[in-house]
Amino acid sequence: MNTAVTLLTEQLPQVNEHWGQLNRQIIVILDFGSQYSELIARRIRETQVYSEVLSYRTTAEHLRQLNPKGIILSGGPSSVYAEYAPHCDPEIWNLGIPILGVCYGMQLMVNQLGGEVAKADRGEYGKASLYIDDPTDLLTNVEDGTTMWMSHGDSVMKMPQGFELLAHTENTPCAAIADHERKLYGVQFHPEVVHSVGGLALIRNFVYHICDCEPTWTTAAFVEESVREIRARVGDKRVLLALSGGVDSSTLAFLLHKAIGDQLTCVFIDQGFMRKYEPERLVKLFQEQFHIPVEYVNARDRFLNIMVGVTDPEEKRRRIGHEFIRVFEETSKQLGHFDYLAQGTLYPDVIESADTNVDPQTGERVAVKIKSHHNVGGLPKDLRFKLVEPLRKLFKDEVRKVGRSIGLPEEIVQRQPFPGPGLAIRILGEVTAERLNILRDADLIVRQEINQRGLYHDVWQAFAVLLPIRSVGVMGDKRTYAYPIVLRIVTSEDGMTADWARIPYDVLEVISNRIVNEVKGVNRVVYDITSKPPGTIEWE
Ligand SMILES: Nc1ncnc2c1ncn2[C@@H]1O[C@H](COP(=O)(O)OP(=O)(O)OP(=O)(O)O)[C@@H](O)[C@H]1O
Ligand SMILES: O=c1[nH]c(=O)c2[nH+]cn([C@@H]3O[C@H](COP(=O)(O)O)[C@@H](O)[C@H]3O)c2[nH]1
Ligand SMILES: NC(=O)CC[C@H](N)C(=O)O
Ligand SMILES: [Mg+2]
Repeated sequence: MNTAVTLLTEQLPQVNEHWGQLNRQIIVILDFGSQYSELIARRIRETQVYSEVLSYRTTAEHLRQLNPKGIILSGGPSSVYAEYAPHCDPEIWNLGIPILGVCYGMQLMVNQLGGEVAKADRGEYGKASLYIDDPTDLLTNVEDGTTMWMSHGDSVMKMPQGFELLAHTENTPCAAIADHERKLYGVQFHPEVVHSVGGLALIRNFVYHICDCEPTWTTAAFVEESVREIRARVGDKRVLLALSGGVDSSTLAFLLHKAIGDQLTCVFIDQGFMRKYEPERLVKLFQEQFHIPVEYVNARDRFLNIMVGVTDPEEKRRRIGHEFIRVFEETSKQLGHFDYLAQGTLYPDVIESADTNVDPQTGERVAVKIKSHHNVGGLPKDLRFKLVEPLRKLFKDEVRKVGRSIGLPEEIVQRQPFPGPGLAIRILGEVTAERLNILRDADLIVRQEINQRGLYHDVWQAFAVLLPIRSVGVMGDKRTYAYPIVLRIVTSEDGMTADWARIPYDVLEVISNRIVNEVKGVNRVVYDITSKPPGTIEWE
């Protein structure tokens, strides 16, 4: 069993400092490296209670100060009895705060409180039927025999003193356990994954009946609190907003406009890697329809210049991230003094850009960075602005709800994401003006066809990628030797995982025909049928 622990949470911003003042109810999740830790937080937030993921190293003292209504211990890849297994501060059992251990979290609870965990004869991976021994409390409204999702090789062999059995499965005698008096609960399965029928009911029981929470985390509450926080933070200072016209920064523009009105200045940087007609459209929309002035900065040449000879994807992202900031700095000087830079950074941008993780076995830092999103990992070290990023804890679908609630038109709310580095990370190898023009034309065809067939809202993203290689073709009896275009069309809930979209063949056919016939320099079109993982959505 792999004992390396993912410590993404140590890279993440720590709990909001204004918490205490806001008096917000919260459920804290301590992360032991599960792929699902964030999913747990999300599910809790779906029940309208705020939740955040913290490192498993968070001390009991720190938790006491945060005063959460409940604590959830996530799953994780380690075995509790292994030498370097991650443990939580044993004092947390004495805090008097309800705790739910999920999988590794439950095994840890059992291990630390004097029970026994060992390798099971048979692990369980995937669906299992849950038979309920005590239908009250945690398992209220969870049907006997319901399906829960399992993923474990270890099992609880003996419960600690004071614990009772709540449920079992065919292979796992202790699938759910509780010490009712101390409000300590453990489940071997994963209630947070969609395949666990009744998982959300269980989570609601924990949140509402056991932790006694109230539904305070609503979109309206988020907007209200953010507005208050932004005002408290910014005071009478001016804020420069990096506006791309995408869902995140447009939502942020509306939020900041509501919070600080004229202290806000929006700046759109045309880095030359935008899609065809997009820059003009954005500026017009904001100025004419929303009456929010936008400063348009034409920085095409300088961005193209810094791409000369660069082929490494991370180097491209780094350069683009830096150049964005330099342009903001210069623009800021021209427009007067600004202390703050606001960006529409979301949680997935932060997680995927997280720099390093620690392997507890060796104490070595293990890189897990997937890619540096330009607005996080691509930022220069000597950043002169203070950042304002109120959406930093949210997922895309949560941002869409916020946007909608503050009047952002559906046309923008539903927009497909477009990465800040734009077409530069969709041209593999060196980015040149010629390649940009080819990709822009191919991309326009993809968008037109997907739009016309009413598929735009069925997919998460649909776009073209240009490969820097050439293949042989034949057109009009003549040999061609030109670039291939990759079609990338995916479905996804939040961009963290994705699947390739099952687009009808006739649509693919039209797109392919049009691109090869209409875009000079392309003689072949291929369809990417890789999910994420193992692929990522973008090619770089
Ligand atoms: N061309 C640009 N000019 C100014 N700021 C930008 C530009 N591109 C990106 N940004 C900044 O970087 C942030 C992250 O970009 P990202 O693409 O993730 O978000 P978005 O463009 O707002 O929304 P979406 O994900 O829907 O495209 C943006 O919210 C914005 O603050
Ligand atoms: O603003 C951004 N700056 C970036 O550097 C960046 N990289 C990826 N993306 C978008 O994030 C989502 C996940 O993409 P990946 O599967 O390629 O990591 C997809 O929606 C991508 O389009 C970015 N957005
Ligand atoms: N998903 C988990 O938390 C797994 C816990 C532990 N590694 C096991 O295999 O039982
Ligand atoms: Mg964008």
